[in-house]
Amino acid sequence: MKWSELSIHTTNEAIEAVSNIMHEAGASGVVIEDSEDLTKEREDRFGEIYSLDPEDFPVDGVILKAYLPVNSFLGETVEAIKLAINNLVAFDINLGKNKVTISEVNEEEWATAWKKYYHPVKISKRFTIVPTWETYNPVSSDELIIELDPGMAFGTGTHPTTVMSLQALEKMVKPADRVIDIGTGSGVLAIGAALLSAKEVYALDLDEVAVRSATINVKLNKVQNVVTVEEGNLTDKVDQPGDVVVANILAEVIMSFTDDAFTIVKPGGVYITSGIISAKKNDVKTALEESGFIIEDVMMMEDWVTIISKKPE
Ligand SMILES: C[S@@+](CC[C@H](N)C(=O)[O-])C[C@H]1O[C@@H](n2cnc3c(N)ncnc32)[C@H](O)[C@@H]1O
Repeated sequence: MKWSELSIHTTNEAIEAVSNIMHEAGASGVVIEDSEDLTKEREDRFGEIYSLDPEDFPVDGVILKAYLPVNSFLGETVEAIKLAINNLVAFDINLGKNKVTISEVNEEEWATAWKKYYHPVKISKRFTIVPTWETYNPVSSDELIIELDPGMAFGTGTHPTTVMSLQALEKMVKPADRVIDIGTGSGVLAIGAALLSAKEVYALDLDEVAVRSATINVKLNKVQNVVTVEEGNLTDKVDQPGDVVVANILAEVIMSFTDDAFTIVKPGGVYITSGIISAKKNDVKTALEESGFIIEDVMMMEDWVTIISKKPE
C-alpha cells in the first residue's frame, strides 16, 4: 500500500488541536517533531538516557507528521484538514508558519519512521508498554508488560484513549472473563486483557493492516492461545456475548452501534468505550443510556474521554 506523509509546520500551542484534526481525518500514527525537545533536559526513563538526532527536528516550532493511505479521497481529505486547521484561528490558536507539505512514502519507511520516538512507558498501575526493539527489565513483580510493534496500525499504546482503555480493563477484567475488543488496531487492548487473565479474548478490526499487526503482536506476547484476531465488525462477526467489551474508536462510530454493543455484552457485563473527544461526551453517554447501559464511570485525559458502562443483570 502507498502512503502519503502530511507534514504540518505549526506551533506547540496548536499540537493537540492539529493532531485531533489529523486523527479525525483518518490519519495514522501522528509524529511530533518539536524543536524544544532538543533543548529540553532529557528525562531518564527507566535508567536509560536516550539521544536525539538534531536532523530530525525543526529549527523552530513543531512539525506534525501524519500518514494517510493514498486513495481516491486523498485530495479531499488533505483539503478538509487544511480548512479545519485554518479554522483554528477563530479559537485564537497561533498556527505559526502553518506550512503544509505532502509527500509519498512506502509502507516500509512508514513503519519505521517513528520508531525513534517510542520508548518503554508505564501507563497504569500494572501495565508497561515496551516497543519490540527495546530491552526492558520489569521493576515490580506484578508488572504486566505488553510488547508492541505497532507497524502500520494505530496503537503505540501511549495515546490517551488507549491508556485509559487499559486502565479501565485493569479495573474491570476478572480472571475467566470473555473479552471482546472492537477495533483492535495493534492488538494492545486484547493483549492487555489476556495478561489480566481473561479466559478468551476476541479481537476484531475492519482494517486488514490492523489485523495483520495485531496477529503479530499477539504472538509476540505469547497470548495466541487466548486471543483470536479476525477482520470484520461486531454486527457481522460477534455471535457470543462477552463479560467485558471494549471499543476504542471515534465517538461517531461508537454512537452508531450502541444497540448492537448492548446485545453482545452479557447481563451484568461491562462496556468500555474510548476514543471520545470531550465535546462529544454527553452525546455518547446519552446514546449508551438510550440503548440500556448504565454509566458507571467517566475517565478523562487531556481532551479525551473513556466511559465505563454496565448492562443491567
Ligand atoms: C483508535 S484505533 C484503536 C486501536 C487500539 N484498540 C488501541 O486502543 O490503541 C481504532 C481502530 O478501530 C478500527 N475500526 C474502526 N471502525 C470499526 C468498526 N466499525 N469495527 C471494527 N473496527 C473498526 C480501525 O481500523 C482502528 O484500527
